Amino acid sequence: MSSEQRLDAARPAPSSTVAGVPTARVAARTVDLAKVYGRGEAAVRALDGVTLDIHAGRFTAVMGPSGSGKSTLMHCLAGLDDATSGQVSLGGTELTGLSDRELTKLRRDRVGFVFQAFNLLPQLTAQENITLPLELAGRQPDSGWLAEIVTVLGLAQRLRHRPAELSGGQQQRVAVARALVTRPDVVFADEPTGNLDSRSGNELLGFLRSSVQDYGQTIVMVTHDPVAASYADRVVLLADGQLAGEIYRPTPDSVLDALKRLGA
Ligand SMILES: Nc1ncnc2c1ncn2[C@@H]1O[C@H](COP(=O)(O)OP(=O)(O)OP(=O)(O)O)[C@@H](O)[C@H]1O
Repeated sequence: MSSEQRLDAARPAPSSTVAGVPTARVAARTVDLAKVYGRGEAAVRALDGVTLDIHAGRFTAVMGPSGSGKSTLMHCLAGLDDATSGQVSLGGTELTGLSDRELTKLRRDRVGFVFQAFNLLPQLTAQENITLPLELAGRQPDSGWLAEIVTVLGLAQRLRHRPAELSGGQQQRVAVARALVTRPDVVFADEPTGNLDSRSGNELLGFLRSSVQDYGQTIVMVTHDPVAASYADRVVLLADGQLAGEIYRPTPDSVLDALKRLGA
């Protein structure tokens, strides 16, 4: 079987179980994941035996003290970084062992990214930035879907503008539209509100939340902000590269308390 067939054949996601009762489908999974940077005395164990299910159609926030491994976990889940040991799967496809070419294709076709720094191409218009992932994949935009996300994100009147002609909040909404346009298995967001004022930040979190509620999008977001985390369905806590707890239906207060207990 070719590697591309392997990617497709593995698509149906497994289910998670609690005491044998099936719960949400699994969009991504790590099993005993470890990531060590460097060697010998300089080695840093950034992740140390993380076993975690990311539920499909849910909004998961990853939190923990600085250096606890949040970004490393996200990078391993998204196929941006490889595991030192253990397993990582996305939509049922085992990532460990895929070639760079296969990983690039998987990221392009099945993952969306939103970064703190927006990462838009300055010479392209908003519309061109949004459709770039489709262009790179040689896919035609689904015009109905494109129109819907552009409208929901309030970008319809801004499509011909270049990033420098947009506010920070508008630029980040373009980045969210770009992440959603391919209908990815998972959108990974790394501190997506880090460069926004609180009003634009809350607006953006509201859009992320509705993409989960209205379209069944799966989102994994790394954040330091308890208010941002309270938009999620579940907060996963990390400390020293290990799972340190989780909170379902988080509130800013419950998240803050948990972080205080971790010494964050
Ligand atoms: N490329 C790298 N080379 C060496 N060490 C690294 C590298 N990337 C991360 N680390 C180390 O791995 C550990 C986890 O880093 P990571 O960035 O995942 O933490 P984080 O929880 O996202 O931190 P922050 O909240 O400060 O962004 C830290 O000790 C960090 O210094």
